[in-house]
Amino acid sequence: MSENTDLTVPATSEPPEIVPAPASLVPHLHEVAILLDIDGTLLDLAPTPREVWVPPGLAETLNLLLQRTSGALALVSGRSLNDIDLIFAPEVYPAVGGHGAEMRLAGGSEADAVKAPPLDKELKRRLAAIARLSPGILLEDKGYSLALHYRLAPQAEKVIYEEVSRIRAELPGAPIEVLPGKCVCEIKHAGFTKASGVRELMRHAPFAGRRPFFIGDDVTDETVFAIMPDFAGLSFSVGRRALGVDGHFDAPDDVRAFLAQLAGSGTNSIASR
Ligand SMILES: O=P(O)(O)OC[C@H]1O[C@H](O[C@H]2O[C@H](CO)[C@@H](O)[C@H](O)[C@H]2O)[C@H](O)[C@@H](O)[C@@H]1O
Repeated sequence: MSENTDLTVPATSEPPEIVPAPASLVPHLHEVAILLDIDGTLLDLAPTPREVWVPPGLAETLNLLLQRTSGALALVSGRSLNDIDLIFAPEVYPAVGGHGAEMRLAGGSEADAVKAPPLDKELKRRLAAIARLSPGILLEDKGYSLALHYRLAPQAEKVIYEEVSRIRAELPGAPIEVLPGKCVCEIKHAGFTKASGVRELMRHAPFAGRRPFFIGDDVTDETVFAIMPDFAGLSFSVGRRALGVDGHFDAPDDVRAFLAQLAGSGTNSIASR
């Protein structure tokens, strides 16, 4: 990609090999909103959800970017806000959690919106029984959704999806949907996605009126890639070259280095280095 100080870099079907240096990407931090997926983007993937690790320096980078964007940085995750806070403790960041089920506009405040009621108890009980079909299947209960993780039991993928389909077929009118992720099958209420969460976030200060750039790695992040043009924003995929994105990172390590460079630009304007 050539040097470009305009955020509206045209989307191409072939994402560029490298992400432009921050200075050529973002003209002014006070004009942008930085939206970041967590697992597989900010953090390296781990064998189980509890084993993720926040590397040294990342919180400092995020705090600097928060400061320099006047608070317009948010984590956009499939994890619940509660889980996000435990991972990044003692830091508390603005966030869209639970694939759009929850939203918090400012760190340190309560959730500003919770879109989803708890998943029906009996349904959860039936879905949870799937874990008994193979050792290594892990359950993650987010209240409004239930995730069945099979990273430690990859052979169980087929049976998990078959069983989930069977249970769903018995509940034809239930307002639920199945969300596939990385070695995870999540059953959640229909009607909200990461994209709906980001749209809601972008309606409020300090995000409203800014140009977002979003970095994400998973299938669930594609809903956000798709809406970035609506905000004259940019999207970047991690680990794979997603179609329609403006750039690509090989691994979370590269995302962290990019953000550290952005945070360390030393001025509020990073148009020139
Ligand atoms: O939207 P994200 O922030 O990327 O969250 C997506 C899911 O992340 C977690 O699961 C994934 O990461 C785990 C730790 O690396 C890994 O063990 C698992 O296989 C991945 O699916 C989290 O547990 C889920 O709730 C999130 O939806």
